[in-house]
Amino acid sequence: MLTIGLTGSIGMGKSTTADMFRAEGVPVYDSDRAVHEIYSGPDAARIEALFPGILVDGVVDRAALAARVLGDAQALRRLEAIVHPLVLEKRAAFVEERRRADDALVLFDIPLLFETGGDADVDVVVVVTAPEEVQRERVLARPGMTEEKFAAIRAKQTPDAEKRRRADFIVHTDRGVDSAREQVRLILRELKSREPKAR
Ligand SMILES: CC(C)(COP(=O)(O)OP(=O)(O)OC[C@H]1O[C@@H](n2cnc3c(N)ncnc32)[C@H](O)[C@@H]1O)[C@@H](O)C(=O)NCCC(=O)NCCS
Ligand SMILES: Nc1ncnc2c1ncn2[C@@H]1O[C@H](COP(=O)(O)OP(=O)(O)OP(=O)(O)O)[C@@H](O)[C@H]1O
Repeated sequence: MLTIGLTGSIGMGKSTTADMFRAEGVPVYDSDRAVHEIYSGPDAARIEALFPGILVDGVVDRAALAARVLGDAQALRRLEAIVHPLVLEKRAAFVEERRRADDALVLFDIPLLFETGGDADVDVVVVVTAPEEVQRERVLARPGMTEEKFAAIRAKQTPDAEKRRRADFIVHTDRGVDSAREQVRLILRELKSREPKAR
């Protein structure tokens, strides 16, 4: 089974591009969704133990959590020490399930692929990218986003230029959805032609 790691900095178009792979029939593991499940499931109590008052109706309040961790490197590390192993556990379960289904190709959508060393665990790395002004415009258009929050997140991420350097494939998302879809199809065509060797 060939594993693709899809990554990219905040607002570069990861989720949109992952949906395109999904539409082409590739099973996708979505690590952001895994985090959402963790924050609303039984392990949310562990986040509450670390940040008392963070639960609202049993679910982690993400805006409050962001305010607690984005300016506090130690707090973020403590949070990641709980969240990342749980995300990996969920991913292992997904891989097991897809192996049993005998899938040839799967994709992991992981914002922090390089930051967590996850690139070593995948066969192929796809990086989504767009010019900085496009990224900024997209991110600042989101409700609740501020210049400060954007800057704090960017500071914690591997720079886009480095991600592109380390990529096997790049998807440019500033040329519209049809272009991105075409890039995704070309990548899949190339990978499917390699597939027998990779198994
Ligand atoms: C900080 C939190 C509360 C902000 O939540 P919010 O809903 O506002 O944003 P969201 O989760 O959609 O993240 C937006 C983007 O921020 C970036 N980001 C998120 N967590 C991190 C992190 N630990 N380090 C660097 N960048 C991050 C990613 O590019 C992500 O796509 C949330 O991201 C979080 O709990 N992060 C810690 C868990 C984690 O590391 N998640 C990353 C995927 S495993
Ligand atoms: N190929 C594309 N063409 C035009 N717009 C795009 C394209 N890909 C993404 N976008 C737009 O860019 C914005 C961010 O996309 P998306 O939510 O997929 O990014 P993301 O990388 O998953 O973000 P985050 O890391 O913050 O979760 C969205 O408004 C989306 O519509």
